[in-house]
Amino acid sequence: MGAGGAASQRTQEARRQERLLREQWQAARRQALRWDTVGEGEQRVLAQLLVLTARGWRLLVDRRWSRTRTADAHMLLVGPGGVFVVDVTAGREPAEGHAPGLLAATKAAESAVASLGMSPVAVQPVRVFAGQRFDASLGRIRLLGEHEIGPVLLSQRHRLRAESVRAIADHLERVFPGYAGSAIDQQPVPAPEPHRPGSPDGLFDLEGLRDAALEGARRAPIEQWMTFLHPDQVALVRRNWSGPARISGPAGTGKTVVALHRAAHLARRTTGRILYVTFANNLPRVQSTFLKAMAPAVADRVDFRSLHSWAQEFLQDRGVPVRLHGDKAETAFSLAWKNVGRASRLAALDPAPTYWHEEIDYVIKGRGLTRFEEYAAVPRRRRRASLHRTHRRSVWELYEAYEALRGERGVHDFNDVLSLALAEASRRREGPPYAAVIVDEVQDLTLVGVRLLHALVGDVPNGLLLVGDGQQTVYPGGFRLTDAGIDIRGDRGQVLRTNYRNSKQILDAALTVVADDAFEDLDGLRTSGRRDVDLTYHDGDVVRVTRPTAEAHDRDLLDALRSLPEGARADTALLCPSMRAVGHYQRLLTQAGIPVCQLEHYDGRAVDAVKLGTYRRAKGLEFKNVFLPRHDTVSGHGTPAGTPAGTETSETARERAELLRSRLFVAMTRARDLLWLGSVTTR
Ligand SMILES: Nc1ncnc2c1ncn2[C@@H]1O[C@H](COP(=O)(O)OP(=O)(O)OP(=O)(O)O)[C@@H](O)[C@H]1O
Repeated sequence: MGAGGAASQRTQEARRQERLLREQWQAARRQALRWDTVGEGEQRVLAQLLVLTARGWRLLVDRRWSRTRTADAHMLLVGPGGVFVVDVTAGREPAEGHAPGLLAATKAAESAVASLGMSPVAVQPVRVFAGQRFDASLGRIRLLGEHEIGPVLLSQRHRLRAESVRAIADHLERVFPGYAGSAIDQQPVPAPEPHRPGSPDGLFDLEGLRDAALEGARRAPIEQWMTFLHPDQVALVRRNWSGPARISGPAGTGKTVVALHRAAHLARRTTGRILYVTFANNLPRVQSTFLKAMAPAVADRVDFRSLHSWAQEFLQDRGVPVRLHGDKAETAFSLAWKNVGRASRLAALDPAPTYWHEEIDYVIKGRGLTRFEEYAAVPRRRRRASLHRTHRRSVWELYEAYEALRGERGVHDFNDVLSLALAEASRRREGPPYAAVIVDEVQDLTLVGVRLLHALVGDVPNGLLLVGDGQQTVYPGGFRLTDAGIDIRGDRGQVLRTNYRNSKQILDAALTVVADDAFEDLDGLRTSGRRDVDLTYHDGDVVRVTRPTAEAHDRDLLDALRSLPEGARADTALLCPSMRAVGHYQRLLTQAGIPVCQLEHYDGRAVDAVKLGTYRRAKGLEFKNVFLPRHDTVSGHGTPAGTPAGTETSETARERAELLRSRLFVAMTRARDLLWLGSVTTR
């Protein structure tokens, strides 16, 4: 269809909508007149809401808020846009919030729908001001004028299907029965009278309603998980925790989903800001996109940040000078290795300077150690090389040489940024005013990083929530939460066990890779690599392709990508173990005319391009189709990533292979329905 044809069809649809609305409005006006206990303004508001009932909404007026005495609101509205607890007033917009009755009614409604698995993000309090025009928010309450209420509700993104609207409204009707003899009973809007030109519509804005109805229909419905969760997950979202809490669980068990709903829930319950932090740079963009879709009203009070970018900004705001310079710091380490490390006993344990650089990054600086005696005694979690005191002395000398050379150059490394921020946060406890801090993928952080985030909120109730899974550690080293002074007790430590993402075939393939890698989680518990997980049934495929040459392998990969159904690229990722491999596949796909979107630039919105990035960059994400070319070799090391534990000889090589298997496991568990595993074997 040409653009002109589409435009004229839109105009026709708009006219039809307007005619229909006018008829529905007049019928609703007559029905609202029966609500004779209120003034004319309130009747007009009611009439507008009755119009919605002709468009798939259910209106429950004059409820008995049986569960709580303080609850008080005029009506409940349930429709495609969610559940709205509505209060109508003839007054003006209040300067300060004094709506405890409305908030208590909202809480009661949230509790009532929680048993159906509905998240509190889908329940919203609204106060409508008869005879007024405005659109504002006061805390979590949306304040709307008589003109705005209809259009705002109609243009909400659709989150409930017709059958859910029915089921939820029926349930709410049972939980909060109407007073006998309510002035307005739920009944269909009566048949309309023909429109008489020039008849007054009062403040009713037909055009606004018409546009909103069209807008609501045009915008795609939001994902199911943005409204409905398992009732156990909803309970976690709404829980009151007396101090820091932790949610753990294997890959794909809904940890991030719960964390996002909780962020929205906390943002509504407080007037402060919520900080939602991850280690990776790309995840905050994606998570922010999701939150904006599921809880737009509070999205601007949740700061999605990567830890280092947040810490740098925090230091800048506090006037603390930082000179982060990764390359110069790297050069300082190379020199230190040349001057001090290479000839030391460390080279005999592992001649690759990387291992010792990691020792400094993750064990010494990552844990904030400043004295040799501390380092000499520290348990080096997840580090395989057994270091005697003399070895540790050599590492410490290397560390001191590095620090001296770094200092000479006047630069900081990434660990320094976090240590400076921790010192600053501990020194001055004023601001930033976070009501809560949520840390996703907490296992990726260093001990100093976790201490820093803890310092922002301390142990206040509902202040700190740590979300993560030790099995998905993709960086060396590790720590226990108790090392950070965080005490998670009783019901403040929760484990999710149902995998909602991966098909059984995919999860089995992924678990095989790490089956022999028992790991220690952040709570210090040793856990087997092959964990028990409940699966939600859905079908999926693992496709294994083995070819004798890299060229034949890549040809098969391109064929498989080309044969994806129309539109599937938007939900497809190609993941690689190294940046070098990413470069190779970027060129290959581009030459083949397959559009590519680097994971660095992906923000969670659908784009018709294959997402391309490293295994590490894919942390926390998921895709319908995941392609892992040459998944069983890792360029640069020549170390097989898919081989079982124990086949490597040196301790450091075993540790490296284990970490590579963890990364591969993370990459494999990103796949929902299709996992393509490519290999090249010359035999
Ligand atoms: N109650 C639920 N019903 C249906 N799907 C759900 C439910 N909870 C979560 N999901 C879906 O499960 C998938 C995994 O969720 P999520 O990304 O939150 O898991 P995760 O535990 O954070 O995973 P990972 O640790 O692997 O990053 C998502 O597609 C999410 O929409």
